[in-house]
Amino acid sequence: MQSIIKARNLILAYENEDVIIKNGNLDVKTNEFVFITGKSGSGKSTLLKSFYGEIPVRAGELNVCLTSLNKISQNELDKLRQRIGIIFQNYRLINEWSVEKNVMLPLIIKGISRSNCEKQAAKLLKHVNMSHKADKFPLELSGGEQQRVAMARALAHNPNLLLCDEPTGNLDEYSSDIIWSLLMSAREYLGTTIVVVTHHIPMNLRISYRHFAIENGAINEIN
Ligand SMILES: Nc1ncnc2c1ncn2[C@@H]1O[C@H](COP(=O)(O)OP(=O)(O)OP(=O)(O)O)[C@@H](O)[C@H]1O
Repeated sequence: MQSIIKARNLILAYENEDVIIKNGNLDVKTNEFVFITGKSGSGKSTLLKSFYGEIPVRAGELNVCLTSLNKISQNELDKLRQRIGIIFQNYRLINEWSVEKNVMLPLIIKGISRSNCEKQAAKLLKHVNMSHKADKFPLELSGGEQQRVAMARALAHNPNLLLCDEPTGNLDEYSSDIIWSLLMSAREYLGTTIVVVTHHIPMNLRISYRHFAIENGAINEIN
Protein backbone atom coordinates (compact mmCIF):
# COMPACT_ATOMS: atom_id res chain seq x y z
CA MET A 1 0.00 0.00 0.00
CA GLN A 2 1.29 3.46 -0.92
CA SER A 3 2.14 6.07 1.70
CA ILE A 4 -0.19 9.06 1.50
CA ILE A 5 1.99 10.86 4.06
CA LYS A 6 5.70 10.18 4.28
CA ALA A 7 7.99 12.16 6.57
CA ARG A 8 11.72 11.52 6.80
CA ASN A 9 13.89 13.30 9.38
CA LEU A 10 11.35 16.09 9.32
CA ILE A 11 12.23 19.27 11.17
CA LEU A 12 9.54 21.90 11.78
CA ALA A 13 10.10 25.23 13.47
CA TYR A 14 8.51 28.67 13.49
CA GLU A 15 10.71 31.56 12.48
CA ASN A 16 13.22 32.51 15.19
CA GLU A 17 11.70 29.91 17.55
CA ASP A 18 12.85 26.56 18.97
CA VAL A 19 12.41 23.44 16.86
CA ILE A 20 8.98 21.85 17.39
CA ILE A 21 9.39 18.56 15.49
CA LYS A 22 12.90 17.07 15.51
CA ASN A 23 13.86 14.42 12.95
CA GLY A 24 10.27 13.19 12.70
CA ASN A 25 9.60 9.99 10.77
CA LEU A 26 6.10 8.89 9.86
CA ASP A 27 4.33 6.83 7.21
CA VAL A 28 0.58 6.93 6.80
CA LYS A 29 -0.76 4.46 4.24
CA THR A 30 -3.74 5.08 2.01
CA ASN A 31 -7.04 4.35 3.77
CA GLU A 32 -5.55 4.19 7.27
CA PHE A 33 -7.13 5.79 10.33
CA VAL A 34 -4.42 7.50 12.36
CA PHE A 35 -4.44 9.32 15.68
CA ILE A 36 -1.77 11.77 16.75
CA THR A 37 -1.66 12.56 20.45
CA GLY A 38 0.69 14.51 22.69
CA LYS A 39 0.68 17.02 25.51
CA SER A 40 -0.58 20.55 24.94
CA GLY A 41 2.08 22.48 23.05
CA SER A 42 3.89 19.31 21.89
CA GLY A 43 3.39 20.18 18.21
CA LYS A 44 0.32 18.21 17.08
CA SER A 45 -1.35 21.13 15.25
CA THR A 46 1.99 22.21 13.81
CA LEU A 47 2.55 18.73 12.35
CA LEU A 48 -1.00 18.58 10.96
CA LYS A 49 -0.63 22.00 9.34
CA SER A 50 2.67 20.94 7.77
CA PHE A 51 0.76 18.16 5.95
CA TYR A 52 -1.43 20.93 4.47
CA GLY A 53 1.61 22.94 3.42
CA GLU A 54 0.89 25.67 5.93
CA ILE A 55 4.08 25.24 7.96
CA PRO A 56 7.20 25.09 5.79
CA VAL A 57 9.61 22.18 6.04
CA ARG A 58 12.75 23.42 7.80
CA ALA A 59 14.76 20.28 6.96
CA GLY A 60 14.18 16.63 6.05
CA GLU A 61 11.55 15.40 3.61
CA LEU A 62 7.78 15.57 3.57
CA ASN A 63 5.56 14.01 0.91
CA VAL A 64 1.77 14.21 0.95
CA CYS A 65 -0.39 12.55 -1.75
CA LEU A 66 2.85 11.81 -3.65
CA THR A 67 3.69 15.52 -3.75
CA SER A 68 6.86 16.83 -2.15
CA LEU A 69 6.22 19.73 0.19
CA ASN A 70 9.90 20.64 0.37
CA LYS A 71 9.91 23.21 -2.38
CA ILE A 72 6.36 23.48 -3.61
CA SER A 73 5.02 26.25 -5.85
CA GLN A 74 1.75 27.99 -4.94
CA ASN A 75 0.12 26.44 -8.00
CA GLU A 76 1.13 22.89 -6.95
CA LEU A 77 0.03 23.58 -3.39
CA ASP A 78 -3.40 24.78 -4.57
CA LYS A 79 -3.76 21.53 -6.55
CA LEU A 80 -2.63 19.40 -3.61
CA ARG A 81 -5.12 21.10 -1.29
CA GLN A 82 -7.98 20.09 -3.59
CA ARG A 83 -7.22 16.51 -2.51
CA ILE A 84 -7.14 17.30 1.20
CA GLY A 85 -9.91 18.19 3.65
CA ILE A 86 -8.93 19.92 6.87
CA ILE A 87 -10.64 20.93 10.08
CA PHE A 88 -8.59 23.51 11.95
CA GLN A 89 -8.70 23.83 15.72
CA ASN A 90 -10.48 27.20 15.37
CA TYR A 91 -12.55 26.00 12.34
CA ARG A 92 -11.72 29.03 10.11
CA LEU A 93 -15.21 29.35 8.70
CA ILE A 94 -15.85 32.45 6.59
CA ASN A 95 -18.03 34.62 8.82
CA GLU A 96 -19.48 36.64 5.94
CA TRP A 97 -20.75 33.51 4.18
CA SER A 98 -23.79 31.40 5.06
CA VAL A 99 -23.34 27.90 6.46
CA GLU A 100 -24.37 26.45 3.10
CA LYS A 101 -21.85 28.55 1.18
CA ASN A 102 -19.08 27.66 3.63
CA VAL A 103 -19.69 23.98 2.96
CA MET A 104 -19.71 24.66 -0.79
CA LEU A 105 -16.30 26.41 -0.68
CA PRO A 106 -14.08 23.45 -1.70
CA LEU A 107 -16.51 22.66 -4.52
CA ILE A 108 -16.58 26.27 -5.74
CA ILE A 109 -12.76 26.17 -5.84
CA LYS A 110 -12.97 23.00 -7.93
CA GLY A 111 -15.32 24.72 -10.39
CA ILE A 112 -18.30 22.44 -9.66
CA SER A 113 -21.66 23.69 -10.99
CA ARG A 114 -23.89 25.64 -8.63
CA SER A 115 -26.65 23.01 -8.53
CA ASN A 116 -24.18 20.19 -7.75
CA CYS A 117 -22.57 22.35 -5.05
CA GLU A 118 -25.99 22.86 -3.48
CA LYS A 119 -26.85 19.15 -3.64
CA GLN A 120 -23.56 18.10 -2.03
CA ALA A 121 -23.79 20.79 0.66
CA ALA A 122 -27.34 19.68 1.51
CA LYS A 123 -26.18 16.05 1.80
CA LEU A 124 -23.24 16.88 4.07
CA LEU A 125 -25.26 19.26 6.25
CA LYS A 126 -27.80 16.50 6.75
CA HIS A 127 -25.03 14.10 7.81
CA VAL A 128 -23.89 16.51 10.53
CA ASN A 129 -27.46 17.43 11.58
CA MET A 130 -27.11 21.04 10.48
CA SER A 131 -29.64 21.27 7.62
CA HIS A 132 -31.87 23.54 9.69
CA LYS A 133 -29.06 26.13 9.97
CA ALA A 134 -28.01 26.21 6.30
CA ASP A 135 -28.96 29.90 5.92
CA LYS A 136 -27.35 31.04 9.18
CA PHE A 137 -23.91 32.65 9.44
CA PRO A 138 -21.03 31.17 11.50
CA LEU A 139 -21.23 33.81 14.23
CA GLU A 140 -24.87 32.84 14.80
CA LEU A 141 -23.79 29.28 15.67
CA SER A 142 -22.47 27.65 18.84
CA GLY A 143 -18.90 26.33 18.90
CA GLY A 144 -20.10 22.76 18.45
CA GLU A 145 -22.32 23.76 15.52
CA GLN A 146 -19.38 25.55 13.86
CA GLN A 147 -17.31 22.42 14.37
CA ARG A 148 -19.95 20.32 12.58
CA VAL A 149 -20.07 22.80 9.69
CA ALA A 150 -16.28 22.63 9.47
CA MET A 151 -16.56 18.83 9.25
CA ALA A 152 -19.14 19.07 6.46
CA ARG A 153 -16.90 21.51 4.56
CA ALA A 154 -13.83 19.31 5.01
CA LEU A 155 -15.64 16.34 3.46
CA ALA A 156 -17.55 18.22 0.72
CA HIS A 157 -15.09 17.54 -2.10
CA ASN A 158 -14.52 13.86 -1.21
CA PRO A 159 -10.86 14.40 -0.27
CA ASN A 160 -8.29 11.59 -0.45
CA LEU A 161 -6.90 12.75 2.89
CA LEU A 162 -8.79 14.28 5.79
CA LEU A 163 -6.83 16.14 8.48
CA CYS A 164 -8.75 16.83 11.68
CA ASP A 165 -7.58 18.92 14.63
CA GLU A 166 -9.63 17.92 17.69
CA PRO A 167 -12.75 17.29 15.56
CA THR A 168 -14.99 16.59 18.54
CA GLY A 169 -13.37 18.94 21.07
CA ASN A 170 -16.47 21.11 21.41
CA LEU A 171 -19.15 18.47 21.04
CA ASP A 172 -21.38 16.56 23.43
CA GLU A 173 -21.40 12.77 23.37
CA TYR A 174 -24.29 12.55 20.89
CA SER A 175 -22.68 14.92 18.36
CA SER A 176 -19.25 13.33 18.86
CA ASP A 177 -20.70 9.93 18.00
CA ILE A 178 -22.15 11.38 14.78
CA ILE A 179 -18.73 12.76 13.81
CA TRP A 180 -16.86 9.52 14.55
CA SER A 181 -19.43 7.56 12.52
CA LEU A 182 -19.06 10.02 9.66
CA LEU A 183 -15.26 9.67 9.71
CA MET A 184 -15.49 5.88 9.77
CA SER A 185 -17.99 5.90 6.88
CA ALA A 186 -15.77 8.24 4.82
CA ARG A 187 -12.92 5.83 5.30
CA GLU A 188 -14.97 2.72 4.59
CA TYR A 189 -17.10 3.87 1.64
CA LEU A 190 -15.04 6.67 0.06
CA GLY A 191 -11.56 5.33 0.82
CA THR A 192 -10.59 8.52 2.65
CA THR A 193 -7.43 8.40 4.75
CA ILE A 194 -8.12 9.99 8.13
CA VAL A 195 -5.59 11.69 10.42
CA VAL A 196 -6.93 12.96 13.73
CA VAL A 197 -5.07 15.08 16.25
CA THR A 198 -6.61 14.68 19.68
CA HIS A 199 -6.00 14.56 23.41
CA HIS A 200 -8.37 11.59 23.83
CA ILE A 201 -8.84 8.60 21.56
CA PRO A 202 -12.45 7.45 22.01
CA MET A 203 -12.74 4.12 23.81
CA ASN A 204 -15.64 2.75 21.79
CA LEU A 205 -14.25 2.96 18.23
CA ARG A 206 -14.89 -0.30 16.42
CA ILE A 207 -12.08 0.06 13.90
CA SER A 208 -8.40 -0.65 13.77
CA TYR A 209 -6.23 2.42 13.84
CA ARG A 210 -2.61 3.49 14.30
CA HIS A 211 -1.48 5.79 17.04
CA PHE A 212 1.47 8.18 17.02
CA ALA A 213 2.46 10.28 20.01
CA ILE A 214 4.61 13.39 19.91
CA GLU A 215 7.03 13.69 22.79
CA ASN A 216 9.98 16.08 23.03
CA GLY A 217 9.73 16.72 19.31
CA ALA A 218 9.88 13.04 18.32
CA ILE A 219 7.01 11.18 16.61
CA ASN A 220 6.72 7.74 18.20
CA GLU A 221 4.34 4.99 17.13
CA ILE A 222 2.44 3.48 20.06
CA ASN A 223 1.53 -0.21 19.73
N1 LIG B 1 2.45 30.81 14.80
C1 LIG B 1 3.31 30.42 15.76
N2 LIG B 1 4.47 31.09 15.95
C2 LIG B 1 5.34 30.69 16.90
N3 LIG B 1 5.15 29.63 17.71
C3 LIG B 1 4.01 28.93 17.56
C4 LIG B 1 3.03 29.29 16.59
N4 LIG B 1 2.01 28.40 16.66
C5 LIG B 1 2.33 27.55 17.65
N5 LIG B 1 3.52 27.85 18.19
C6 LIG B 1 4.22 27.13 19.28
O1 LIG B 1 4.53 25.84 18.82
C7 LIG B 1 4.38 24.87 19.86
C8 LIG B 1 3.48 23.75 19.37
O2 LIG B 1 2.19 24.28 19.18
P1 LIG B 1 0.99 23.40 18.62
O3 LIG B 1 -0.19 24.29 18.45
O4 LIG B 1 1.46 22.64 17.45
O5 LIG B 1 0.78 22.38 19.85
P2 LIG B 1 -0.39 21.33 20.11
O6 LIG B 1 0.29 20.05 20.50
O7 LIG B 1 -1.32 21.28 18.96
O8 LIG B 1 -1.09 21.98 21.37
P3 LIG B 1 -2.62 21.91 21.90
O9 LIG B 1 -2.86 20.49 22.33
O10 LIG B 1 -2.58 22.85 23.09
O11 LIG B 1 -3.50 22.39 20.80
C9 LIG B 1 3.86 25.63 21.07
O12 LIG B 1 4.95 25.88 21.92
C10 LIG B 1 3.32 26.93 20.49
O13 LIG B 1 3.46 27.97 21.41
